[in-house]
Amino acid sequence: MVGMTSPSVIEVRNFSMVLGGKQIVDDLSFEVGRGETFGLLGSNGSGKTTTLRALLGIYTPTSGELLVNGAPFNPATSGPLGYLPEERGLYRKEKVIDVMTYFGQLKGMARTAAALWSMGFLRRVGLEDHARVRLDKLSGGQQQKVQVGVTVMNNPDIVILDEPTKGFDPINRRLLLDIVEDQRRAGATIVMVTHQMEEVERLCDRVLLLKDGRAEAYGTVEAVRESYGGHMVRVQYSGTLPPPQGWQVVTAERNYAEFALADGTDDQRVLRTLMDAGVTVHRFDATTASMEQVFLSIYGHAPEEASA
Ligand SMILES: Nc1ncnc2c1ncn2[C@@H]1O[C@H](COP(=O)(O)OP(=O)(O)OP(=O)(O)O)[C@@H](O)[C@H]1O
Repeated sequence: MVGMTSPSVIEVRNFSMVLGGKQIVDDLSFEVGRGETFGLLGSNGSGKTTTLRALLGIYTPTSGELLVNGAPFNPATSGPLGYLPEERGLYRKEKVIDVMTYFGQLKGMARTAAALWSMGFLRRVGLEDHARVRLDKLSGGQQQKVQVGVTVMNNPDIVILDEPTKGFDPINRRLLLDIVEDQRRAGATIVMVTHQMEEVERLCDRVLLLKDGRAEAYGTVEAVRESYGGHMVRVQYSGTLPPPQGWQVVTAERNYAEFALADGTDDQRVLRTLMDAGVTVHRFDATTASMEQVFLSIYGHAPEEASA
């Protein structure tokens, strides 16, 4: 994991945004280090897309600073950056391979190299038979794959993804995450908005959770899990559980239970208490709450993708 000692590629300082007379983002500050994968999370309407748009100069901030490599974003000088916006859409009347090759050239690739790379990408995502098909003849998910391809073409140093796996089935979601993971291995700094907490756990080093335009939680995935979800234990057992002593029962099924531990209760004490009460423990896992549980505890509901 890359810590905060690495130089920041992205710096957001005291960013506020008012749109249509409404305070959308309120005094937000965060940094993303080089090579880090950063998750921008939050419920619908909490200001994630607005923050990305302001970062990329699509919106002018009401106040504060948003810097890419030390200066406000400028496509000519900020270095290679790939952006998958929330609103999808390429040149819909052109053929897939022509659109991809065109974008590759815009990103500095030679025409043949861009075409070759595009064919390789289309093969990887199962669209090799669609290379010469017009984009508007593709399904929404297929078009999204092409757009992800365009975003990561020529391995940009910074990759910004607004809900990259939105609407995908689990197999295609995994395929897309593998592609993001390749970018990260190649050294890219990645900022992603997602409502998929298992993606966050798989990919993100640090996260920021936005609530009503303010930072509710900010830090490494482990630290956020620990401070918002606390410690948990999962027990597989036979016998009768004693009354809770320093824990709260979160889940109790036949022979399986999950406890949220109160501050100051350590897992070894829970194990001893169970054994002293004559419970036979078959399996005992000490863990921290999942990001899904953290999300639930902050927002009071499970994460939901933005509507199309
Ligand atoms: N141009 C605009 N004018 C007025 N309000 C806007 C504008 N753009 C966005 N908003 C409002 O700002 C709020 C935040 O929107 P934003 O798209 O940043 O949320 P989000 O966190 O990305 O949500 P989602 O998860 O649904 O994509 C919403 O209430 C939205 O309606």
